Amino acid sequence: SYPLVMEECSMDLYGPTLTFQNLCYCITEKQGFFCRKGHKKDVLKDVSGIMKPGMNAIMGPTGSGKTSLLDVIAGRKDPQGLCSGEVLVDSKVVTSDLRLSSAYVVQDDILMGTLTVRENLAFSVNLRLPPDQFSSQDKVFRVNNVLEELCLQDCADTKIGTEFLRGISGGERKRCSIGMELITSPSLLFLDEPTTGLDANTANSIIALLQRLSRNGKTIIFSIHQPRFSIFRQFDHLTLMNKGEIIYAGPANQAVGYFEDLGYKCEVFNNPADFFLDVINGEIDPVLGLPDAGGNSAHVVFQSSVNLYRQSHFCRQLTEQLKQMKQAVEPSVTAVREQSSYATPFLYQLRVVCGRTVKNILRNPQTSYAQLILNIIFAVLVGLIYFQIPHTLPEALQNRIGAFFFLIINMVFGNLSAVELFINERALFIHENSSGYYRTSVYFLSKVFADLVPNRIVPVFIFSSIAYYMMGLKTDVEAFLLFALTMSLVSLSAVGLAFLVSASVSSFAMANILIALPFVFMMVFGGFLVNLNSMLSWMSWMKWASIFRYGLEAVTINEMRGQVFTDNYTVLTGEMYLKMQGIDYSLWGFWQNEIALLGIMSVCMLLAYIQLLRINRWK
Ligand SMILES: Nc1ncnc2c1ncn2[C@@H]1O[C@H](COP(=O)(O)OP(=O)(O)OP(=O)(O)O)[C@@H](O)[C@H]1O
Repeated sequence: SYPLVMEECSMDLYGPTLTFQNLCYCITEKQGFFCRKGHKKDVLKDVSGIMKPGMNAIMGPTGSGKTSLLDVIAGRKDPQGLCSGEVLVDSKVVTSDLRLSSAYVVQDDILMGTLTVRENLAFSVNLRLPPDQFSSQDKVFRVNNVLEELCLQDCADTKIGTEFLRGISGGERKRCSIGMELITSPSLLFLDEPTTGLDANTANSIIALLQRLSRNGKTIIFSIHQPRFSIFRQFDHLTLMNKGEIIYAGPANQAVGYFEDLGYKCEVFNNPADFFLDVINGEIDPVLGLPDAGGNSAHVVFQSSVNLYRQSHFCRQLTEQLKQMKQAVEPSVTAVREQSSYATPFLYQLRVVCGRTVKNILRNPQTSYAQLILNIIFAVLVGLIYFQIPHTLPEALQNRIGAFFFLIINMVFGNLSAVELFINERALFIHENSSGYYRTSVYFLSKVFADLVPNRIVPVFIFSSIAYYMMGLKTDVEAFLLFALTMSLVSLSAVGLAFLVSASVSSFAMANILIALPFVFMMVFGGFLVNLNSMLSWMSWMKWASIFRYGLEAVTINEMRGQVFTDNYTVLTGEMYLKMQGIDYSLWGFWQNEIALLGIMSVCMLLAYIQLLRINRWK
C-alpha cells in the first residue's frame, strides 16, 4: 500500500502555499427568458486541498469542475456563488495585495493582435510594476529575460496577429500569454488548460518551462485535460475531480498506486492520465472488486470513489494539516472583498494605454481611412447636388433646408461605426482590467480620445469645409466655423450614443438594433418630417432628445440670419423665415442648441463609462 508520509518533492521549496477548505460553489441556471428563479446546480461540492510550491495539476473529465475550482481559488469566479468555504494563501485571507502578486493565464490567449510579442510584454511590465521602484532598464531587462526564458527571441518583433493579419503560431501565442503574467515574477501562477490546442511538443515545452519555474519556488496551479505521460510525470501534486467532487488529491506519483490498491489495474503501457479517466468513467473493472460498491456502473463507481477518497489517509492527512493551518490564521484578517489596487498611477496608465491605442489605430487604419473617404465622397456628393444654392425664392429656402437635413443625416448615421469601439476588445478589456493592468476610466478615456480625433473630428472638419464652400453658403469665416462646430457637435452626440450602446452590449447584432431605433426616432422628431407643434402632446417631449432638431435649428439660424432672399415680387429676410418657423434666432437661441448637443454627448459618454464599470468581470 501507499506510504504514510506525504512527502512531495517541492515541500522544501520556499513559496506561497494555497489552501482551500470545504468549498461549495453553486450556480443558478435560469430557465426561460422571464423566469427569475432557476434551479441550483452544485459545481463544487465540499472541496478542500493544499497547493504547495511546485506543479499542482487539476485533472478530470470535461465538466468535472476543474476550471471552476481554479477560478474560485484564483478569486476569478463570482463570489455570490460561493455557498461555503474559504481560500487562504500562507494562512492569510486573500486580499488585493495577494491578488497583485498572483497571476492568471486564461485559456484563450487574450493579446493585442496588432502589437509584437515584445510590445505586448512591455505593455504588461510597464503597467504592472511600480515606476518608482523599477527603472526603464529594469523593465527592458525583464522583457528580454522572459523572451529568452520562453524561447521567444525569434518571434520577439513579430506581430501577434489578428483575424486579418497572420501572426505568430499557436504555441508562441500561448508562451506569450504566459510571459505576460510571468513578467511580474508572480509567486503564485494559475493557468487554465495551458496545453489545450497545442501539439505534443509545444505542450511538453510549456509544461517543462512551468516545471523549471516551480523549482524556483513558484506555486503553479493549473487545470489540464488528459496530458501525455511525459507531461504527467512532471506534476508534483494531483487533484482528480469528477462531478464537482475530489476523488484523489495527493502526490502525483502515488496516484496510480492509490487506484491500484483499490483494485484497478493500470496496464504497463497505459498512460496514467488515460487510466484515471477510464476509472472515473467506469470503463475499467476493478480486479479485486470495489470494497463497498455493489456494481461498477459509472454512478456507483463515482460515489464509491468519492467515499473511498474521504476515507483514505490522503484525505485524513489533508484534514489534519488544514486544521493545524486554520489555528495559525491571523484573527484580525477578515474576509472582506477589497477594491483591487493598481501598481501604477492614473496619469502613467493613461500615457501607456493611450500609446497602445494609438499604435493599434495606426497599424489597423482601415476604419479611419474608410471614415475619411466616406466623408469626402459624401461632402462632394452633397456639394454637387446643392451646388452654389441661389438667393432666389423658392430654391433658396427649399435647397438650404434640404441640404441641412441631408448633412445632419450624414453626421448621425455616418458614425454608426462607433458602436464597435467597446465590443471589439471587450474580452481584452475584461481580462486586463480584472488582472489589475489599468483602471476602467483610463481605458475609457484612451479609447474615446483615440477614436474621436482621427475618426470623428478630423473627417467632420474636412467634410464641412468641402460641403460648405461647394454649396455656396454664407461667405464669412465666423459662419463657417459655427457651421463646422455644429456639425462636430451633432457628430459627437451621435458618437456618444453609439459609445453608450457599445459599452452596454457584447454583440454587433444587438448593438445595430439598439442604435438604429433611437436614431430613427430622433429623425422623426427632428422637425423636418413632421410639424412638431401639431404633434400629440404626450409624444412631443421626444423632440427635446432629438439630435436632429438641435443640429437643424443651429445650422438654419447660422445660415439664415442676416440673409435676404428675393423673387420677382417678394423680399424675404432670413429672420422672417426663422420667425415663421417658430425658431428663436437670438444669440441665446443659437447657443442653446449647441449646449443641448453638448449635454446629450456628455450624458451619453458618462452613461457609457458607467456601463463599462458595470460589465461583469466574474467568470
Ligand atoms: N457560470 C456558469 N454558468 C453555468 N454553468 C456553469 C458556470 N460555471 C460552471 N458551470 C457548470 O459547471 C460545470 C463544471 O464546469 P467547468 O468549466 O468547471 O468544467 P471543466 O472540468 O473545466 O470542463 P472542461 O474540461 O470541459 O472545460 C459544468 O457543467 C458547467 O456547465
